Amino acid sequence: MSTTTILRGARPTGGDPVDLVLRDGVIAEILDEGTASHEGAAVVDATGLVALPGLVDLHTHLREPGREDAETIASGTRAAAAGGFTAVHAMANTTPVADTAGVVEQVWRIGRDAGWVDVHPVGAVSVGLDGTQLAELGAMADSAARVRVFSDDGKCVHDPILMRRALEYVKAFDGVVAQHAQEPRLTEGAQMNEGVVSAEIGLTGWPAVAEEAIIARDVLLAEHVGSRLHVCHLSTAGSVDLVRWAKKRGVDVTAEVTPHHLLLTDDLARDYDPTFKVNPPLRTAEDVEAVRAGLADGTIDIVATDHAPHTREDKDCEWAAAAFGMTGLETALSVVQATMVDTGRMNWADVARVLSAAPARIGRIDSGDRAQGRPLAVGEPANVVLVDPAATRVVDGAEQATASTNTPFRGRELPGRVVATFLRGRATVLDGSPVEVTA
Ligand SMILES: NC(=O)N[C@@H](CC(=O)O)C(=O)O
Ligand SMILES: [Zn+2]
Ligand SMILES: [Zn+2]
Repeated sequence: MSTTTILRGARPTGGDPVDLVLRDGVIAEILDEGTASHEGAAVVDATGLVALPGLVDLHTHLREPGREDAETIASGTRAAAAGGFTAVHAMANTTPVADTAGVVEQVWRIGRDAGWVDVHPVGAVSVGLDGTQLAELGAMADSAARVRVFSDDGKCVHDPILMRRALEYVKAFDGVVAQHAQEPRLTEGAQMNEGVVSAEIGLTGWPAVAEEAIIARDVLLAEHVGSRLHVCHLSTAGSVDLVRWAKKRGVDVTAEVTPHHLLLTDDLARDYDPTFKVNPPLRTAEDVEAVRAGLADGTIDIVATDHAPHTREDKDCEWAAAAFGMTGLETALSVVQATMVDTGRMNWADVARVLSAAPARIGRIDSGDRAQGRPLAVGEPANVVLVDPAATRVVDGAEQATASTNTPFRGRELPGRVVATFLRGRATVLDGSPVEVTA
């Protein structure tokens, strides 16, 4: 079997077309367009396609162990590859919770054996996500899974002393605490964004201040202990202001926004369709504008999917009873193109930064022989995604690779299509379809 693949005429991060030669897992050569030729090489016609470094998601829910009816590590990572990803961070809110070296090693191993993307487990901050007792962060960091990102995502680490201890503890191994910023007392019974729409349709509101109060507290705590803080799925204009302020002050804080918060607003709740029920909730048009501006100016470091698959039983019910969350792996790149590239706010090099280099850096997976988020340069790992920016498609939840169908983009026309994905030179997606792994 050939280990050489030529991506003919690809445009690295949107630049001039070249031939990218992938050999033995690395980018072996970058040659003038049409000049690469190797006996027995597989040639992919990449004319007109943009080549980006393989995408890295800092925030994915794979549901295994425990809720394999919604997603498995295999189905979720296959969806990730289809979306152009070569690495994902798997959130800890599984059953059992990923709060021990044993569970994170299990997730890491199943991910490796599935072979679609590199799976980096996130470790829980507290035992059982119960917010009281610190989990064995050191043992998870030292395990085969080499955990560097810790989060109780789904729940907020609301106890300030627990948050302080976690921030202090992760310094020992250059880890980061990724906070789901939600003041629990201000969001009891909350169903959607608190505002004009919630008042009109009579659903209990989740006020912006519940997110902002925790972010304000946490950036001050991170500054106090000199540690690294990451803010998950930031969603309000006020949160952008706070992170901008903290960065200016020199606090070591990074922040993510989801594709759905870049595109959708709380108006979508008017029909009580629980597809649009998510935590944090969809906000207002002013918030959408603020997160786009924050992403464009670097206040928000990355886009992370918060891919949150749920079964039909958990979503096809009345709004109040439905689970929070929406899928996102297979639409993320298209939504970023629609909201940031096609609007002229970012170029493809910026996309490579917010969807690959920066998340890899935050997760500390940007070095070593399995390095992710590296530039498309000779000698770097051949993690590459080919995108057709001129293509458009109407999203159809049923035909996606994820095991769940709760996409909020169903029926929407989105630009861009992932044509191929390569993980260390091996095609995981070709002609837009996942390539089944053969052992
Ligand atoms: N985003 C969501 O609405 N749900 C997530 C949890 C989370 O990210 O907070 C889930 O696990 O379903
Ligand atoms: Zn969350
Ligand atoms: Zn999440």
